[in-house]
Amino acid sequence: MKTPIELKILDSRIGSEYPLPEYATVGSAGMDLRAMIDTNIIIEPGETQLIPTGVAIHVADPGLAAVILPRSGLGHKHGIVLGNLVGLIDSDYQGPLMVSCWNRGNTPFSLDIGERLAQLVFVPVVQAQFKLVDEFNTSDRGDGGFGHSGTQ
Ligand SMILES: O=c1ccn([C@H]2C[C@H](O)[C@@H](COP(=O)(O)OP(=O)(O)OP(=O)(O)O)O2)c(=O)[nH]1
Ligand SMILES: [Mg+2]
Repeated sequence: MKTPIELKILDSRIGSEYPLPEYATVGSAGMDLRAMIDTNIIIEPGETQLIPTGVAIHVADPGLAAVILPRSGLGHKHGIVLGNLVGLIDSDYQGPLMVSCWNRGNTPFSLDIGERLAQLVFVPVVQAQFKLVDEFNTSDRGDGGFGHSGTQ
């Protein structure tokens, strides 16, 4: 049973020339987002461009969020990842879904109109409320961190 999420089409090419974001297979975790740009563009090595996806979503439920993640093929083969590493879409955000597209590679990348450049994953969220304490109940780890347990 899929969770209904409100979506607004901001670019009329979505839903006509290009499909709405969709799961490619029954087991897909992410829906690919498309570059709804006016012309094909080149993203130079080291450059970051904010790319519209042509849609807005309203997650609405504070117990959910969406994250924008890179596509592994683009990231691994072409160095096309996200300028913010991961995009977090708040449940109360209603603006256009944008992808910060970073060419961390060494060669110019041609981004074509309608190209699938990142993916959208819905995730559960727990909102915490801090409870102030003077001391924690001691755990096995204590304050050890940042590699203190070694690598083997
Ligand atoms: O890759 C992204 C990341 C964020 N957003 C939108 C949705 C998100 O809810 C909003 C704010 O993102 P975030 O909280 O990560 O950015 P901020 O720099 O803290 O901005 P703000 O002060 O608006 O919260 O921007 C995107 O469209 N794409
Ligand atoms: Mg914020």
